[in-house]
Amino acid sequence: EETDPAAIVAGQFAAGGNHAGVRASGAKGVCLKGSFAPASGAATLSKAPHFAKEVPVTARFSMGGSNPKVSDKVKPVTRGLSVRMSGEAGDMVFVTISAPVFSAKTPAQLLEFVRVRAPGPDGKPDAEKVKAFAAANPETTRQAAWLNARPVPASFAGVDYWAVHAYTLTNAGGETKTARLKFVAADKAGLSDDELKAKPDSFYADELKERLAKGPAKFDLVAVLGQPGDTTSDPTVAWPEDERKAETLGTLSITAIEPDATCDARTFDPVVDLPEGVAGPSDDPMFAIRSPAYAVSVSRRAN
Ligand code: HEM
Repeated sequence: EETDPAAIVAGQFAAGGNHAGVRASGAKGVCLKGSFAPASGAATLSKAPHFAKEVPVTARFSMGGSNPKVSDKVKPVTRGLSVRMSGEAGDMVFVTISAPVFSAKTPAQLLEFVRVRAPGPDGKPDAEKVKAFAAANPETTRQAAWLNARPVPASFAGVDYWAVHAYTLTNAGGETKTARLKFVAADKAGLSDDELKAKPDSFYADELKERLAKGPAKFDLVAVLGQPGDTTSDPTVAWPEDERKAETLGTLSITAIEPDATCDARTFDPVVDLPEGVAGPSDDPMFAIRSPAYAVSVSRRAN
């Protein structure tokens, strides 16, 4: 049976406390602008016009979940980076997170994942239910385990972001390659436990302002190339990146903070907004459903 994207979105809102006027995920965030400059070799992998010449970018950093008051200090929450690269014939959008894996491999599993996290009368989810779900669905624990094994990023610009799904890149000659894409931070930095303790609950927005006053925050967009046997259908499984060839497709420069209204007017849709030369996976059930789910969230936060 097909899982209703609206049911997932309702579950996402409920898990974060049903706040009004915010996103179902990435509720707390900062809107940005910048540019993307392709690397000279990018066109050998993809014919997307965005890999042929520099283009303007609208972007947004965010904290995962629908709670706009979530602390920047929480470890097992993904940081998000959404990127819209403008193009004359259409945009190229990537909506990425600070982990190489997602927390569910099917929409039905994601629905249960968010439902068991609905707060009870005490404002907290039922710990026993969460535990039982994790035990029965071990692949849903990989993302939090990955985040818990690493320090809290010192900055939204201090951590790498993965598009998670396996994309197919097609060049002008019709050659195709399967790749997982990631934005690799030029200035990676994590906080020690003592540094973290000294921080207020919200420090990312101020840190970003100070950083951008000195110069752009940069990320390389890197394509990790797949080999036969690498899964294209399961976003809870990471590829062995260290054993794979990687190509840099270009450099994202975040230059300034942009009014929230620029990012709130529409959604970053990673499914619909892709040019020829870059395609999402057809066999990953988590990919296509993102488009209707994001649309439900937009309609709800606009009301
Ligand atoms: C690899 C998988 C996924 C990644 C990396 C991801 C990442 C993100 C990020 C970073 C945002 C914040 C967007 C912004 O700044 O505007 C977001 C928003 C959202 N995500 Fe996902 N997501 C994934 C899969 C899904 C799935 C499968 C669903 C539901 C079926 C979903 C539902 C949503 C919704 C409803 C929003 C709010 C959109 C809006 O209001 O504009 N996501 N996601």
